Amino acid sequence: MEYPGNLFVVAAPSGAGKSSLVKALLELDAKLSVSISHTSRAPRGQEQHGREYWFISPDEFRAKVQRGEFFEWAEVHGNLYGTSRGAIEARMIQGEDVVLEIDYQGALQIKDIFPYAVLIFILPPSWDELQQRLIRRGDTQTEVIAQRMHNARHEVAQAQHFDFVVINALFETALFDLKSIVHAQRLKYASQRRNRSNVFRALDLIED
Ligand SMILES: Nc1nc2c(ncn2[C@@H]2O[C@H](COP(=O)(O)OP(=O)(O)O)[C@@H](O)[C@H]2O)c(=O)[nH]1
Ligand SMILES: Nc1ncnc2c1ncn2[C@@H]1O[C@H](COP(=O)(O)OP(=O)(O)O)[C@@H](O)[C@H]1O
Repeated sequence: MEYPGNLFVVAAPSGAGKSSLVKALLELDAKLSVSISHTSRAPRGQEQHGREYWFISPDEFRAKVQRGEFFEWAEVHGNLYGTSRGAIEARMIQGEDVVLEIDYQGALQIKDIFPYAVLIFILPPSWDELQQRLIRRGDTQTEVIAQRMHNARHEVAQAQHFDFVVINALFETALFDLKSIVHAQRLKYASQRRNRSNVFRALDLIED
């Protein structure tokens, strides 16, 4: 399946900094918009329904899965998360560039559906820094932090399946790397489309 807009997928272990980086990237790039996922987990801290997530019950989530409403969905840290068709299809058809902030399971599902999607994995600089960021963030309970740190080891091993890996040590450097990847993909995709239309023009000329 192919749409005119670019599709960027950002995945990372919890606490690596993907939400902060995507938020900063969106503030710098008016052509990018972010997909709002559905989740069965409860809101954290100041999170609002319809801003960070569409917060729904596990039963509602499973009913949506049954109705085929998700492009992708996964169980992550014991909660359900998914990208609905409604969240991104219209914008991609209009040629908007969309960013998905999802886990590695969802990223691989998206790549299967949209091979041109650009998968970007955000790595923390160290396990200790990852744990410190989760603690400093302050909205995740101690036992949940232990679960996420445990899951992080398997998640980091999935980085090998991604198109790009960005180490989020210094925030500004990681943000620059993200911007560069988005810019390079736009240039590549635009030239690929131009090249395709040039080939069709050449074929027209041959038939004249
Ligand atoms: N597959 C999938 N994963 C998602 C989606 N939305 C969020 N996630 C992932 O679920 C995990 C937990 O997200 P969250 O509960 O917001 O915690 P955080 O990682 O600490 O910010 C993260 O890896 C997210 O990338 C989604 O729509 N689909
Ligand atoms: N490069 C960085 N250096 C230090 N702290 C960071 C950096 N990037 C993000 N953080 C902080 O780490 C915490 C986790 O970041 P967040 O974006 O919520 O991660 P994720 O969305 O991957 O769970 C937040 O408090 C954020 O401000």
